[in-house]
Amino acid sequence: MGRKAKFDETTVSSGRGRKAKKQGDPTFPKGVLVKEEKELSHRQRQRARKRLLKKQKLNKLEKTKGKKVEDTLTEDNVKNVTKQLKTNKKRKFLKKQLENNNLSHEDDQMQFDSDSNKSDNREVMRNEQKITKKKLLNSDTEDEIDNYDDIEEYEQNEEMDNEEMDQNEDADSSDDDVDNDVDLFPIEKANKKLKKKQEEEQKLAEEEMHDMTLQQSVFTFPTEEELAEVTNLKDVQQRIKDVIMVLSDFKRLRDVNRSRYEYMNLLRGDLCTYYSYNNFLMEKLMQIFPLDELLEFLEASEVQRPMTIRTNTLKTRRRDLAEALINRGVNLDPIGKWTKVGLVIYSSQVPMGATPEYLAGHYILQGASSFLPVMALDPKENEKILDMCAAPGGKSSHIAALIKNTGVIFSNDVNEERIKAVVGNFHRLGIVNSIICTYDGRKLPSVIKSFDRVLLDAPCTGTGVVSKDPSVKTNKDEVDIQRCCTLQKELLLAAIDCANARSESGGIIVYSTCSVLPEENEWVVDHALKKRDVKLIPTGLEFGAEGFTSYRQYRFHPSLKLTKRFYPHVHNMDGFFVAKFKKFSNIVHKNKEEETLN
Ligand SMILES: C[S@@+](CC[C@H](N)C(=O)[O-])C[C@H]1O[C@@H](n2cnc3c(N)ncnc32)[C@H](O)[C@@H]1O
Repeated sequence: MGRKAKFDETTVSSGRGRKAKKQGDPTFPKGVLVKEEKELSHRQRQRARKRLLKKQKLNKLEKTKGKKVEDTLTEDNVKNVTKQLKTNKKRKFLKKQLENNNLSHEDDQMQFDSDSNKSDNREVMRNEQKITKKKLLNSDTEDEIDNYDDIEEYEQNEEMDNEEMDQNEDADSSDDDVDNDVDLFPIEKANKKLKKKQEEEQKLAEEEMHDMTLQQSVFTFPTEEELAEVTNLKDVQQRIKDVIMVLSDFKRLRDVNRSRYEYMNLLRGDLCTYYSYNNFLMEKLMQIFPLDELLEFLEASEVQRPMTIRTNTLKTRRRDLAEALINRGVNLDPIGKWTKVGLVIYSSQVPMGATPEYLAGHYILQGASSFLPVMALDPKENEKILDMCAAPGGKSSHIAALIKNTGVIFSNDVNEERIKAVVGNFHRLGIVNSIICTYDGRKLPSVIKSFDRVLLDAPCTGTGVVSKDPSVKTNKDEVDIQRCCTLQKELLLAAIDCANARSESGGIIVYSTCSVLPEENEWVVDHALKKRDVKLIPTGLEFGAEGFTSYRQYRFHPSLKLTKRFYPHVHNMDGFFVAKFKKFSNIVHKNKEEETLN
């Protein structure tokens, strides 16, 4: 196991420190303010002049660069600077007083305090300074109010002012450093001391930062023996973070003796261990998602999507249904603006598959992503529609509701067991415009054609619904993908052949899967574009990521970007893919015919 980088930032607790809580408001010794307002000493005025001369020199330099210099060495300016110095001194004094007040209580304790406590105390000091300044604002004379007019601005500028003063003082220090300290007020001395302390702290913080950066770059690649050791999941998780960090800045953070390939292998192994995937599927996912997004996808796939239901508008309205369910103690909300029939169920005191409303067919339990292909199909009343792979009938029943039980729906599924669920659902939901059949979809064009619209919600690997069926993580391999994608290509060509290009209202085919693998999505669609007279058109879905036009070494038709991808980590719904075709010719070209079904 390699050394671990610490990427987490130290959390600094906010709020008052334990000691600070005991402290009352800071007080000011009487007369100090008055003393501060006395005329400056001769020595101080000399220093002010010196600084002004220095500033003038600088200004002159700037002037040569085209900048306007406004300051001139007049008696007025000297007075202004002197006044400014007095104001600054007063500010500094107040600040120092406040700090001293706190420091005197904290002094002993501070030495042993942790960093976070120090930050706490500083925070408290700052807050108390503010409160006190506010108090001062309320009680001070007009003159003083002017001085503290803009406390916020002051706080921001103070650092800069101090720096400027420091620079000036540093410059002065060469000639009068020794008698400077003698000349200083006690508060100025204390202020100097505090500044020194602050500088030391700053230096320490910088060193700490530097150490952390070094630590980050010293993740050492584990040896064979270390890898063979049984590691706990926490260590694996840490190593995943470490390796992703190294890969994100490979040039700088890598071990020069290790290749990117080795790091990727290490990462894949750890991801498989941590999320319980097989190597094959993890490899596929690593090819689809950038590493940071991959983690989000894997995390989201561990979490169940929210339960959603679709109102059966053949029997009720969503508002009425929601009211009835709320009365039964169901906590719900509309899914989103994009659907007028969906409700998300947060909690329920009754099983959602056994309420009187469910049994009466007022709704169906359906994942939000399953609404999308039917919305893309956009069926119209009185049309002839084919749902090629329909069981258990969720999407077929949605189509029936949209066309208000008019026209006709052929709900087909090769699986005779599963088709029984379609019959049951249609009875419950009150669907009366359907013909239920059990053909192999690939053979359907030889049985019936000329549909206005065809939906092919194809059988797939289910890599988009891992949270529903975690077995997908381990039981899919290359052969499964190949088998699926071959079947999908054949079914899609058959679906296109079943559609009527001359339909007045349609000639539309929608292809969908609950897989995120390009092999089952863009690849299949691209294949159909080459084999049939169809083109991709916008799905009409207002959200979703664009389909891929390239994937690894493969290049797809540019119109593939009209297809839509949906992800659990982005859209909080199952992973899904939707493509919408328009068929513009019923001709199956001879050379293309060889590619179709026998
Ligand atoms: C993703 S499910 C369909 C879900 C359905 N559209 C719904 O919304 O309830 C895929 C279906 O395709 C069916 N299927 C698999 N191979 C088929 C084939 N060659 N012809 C027709 N249906 C097939 C499966 O039995 C399965 O029910």
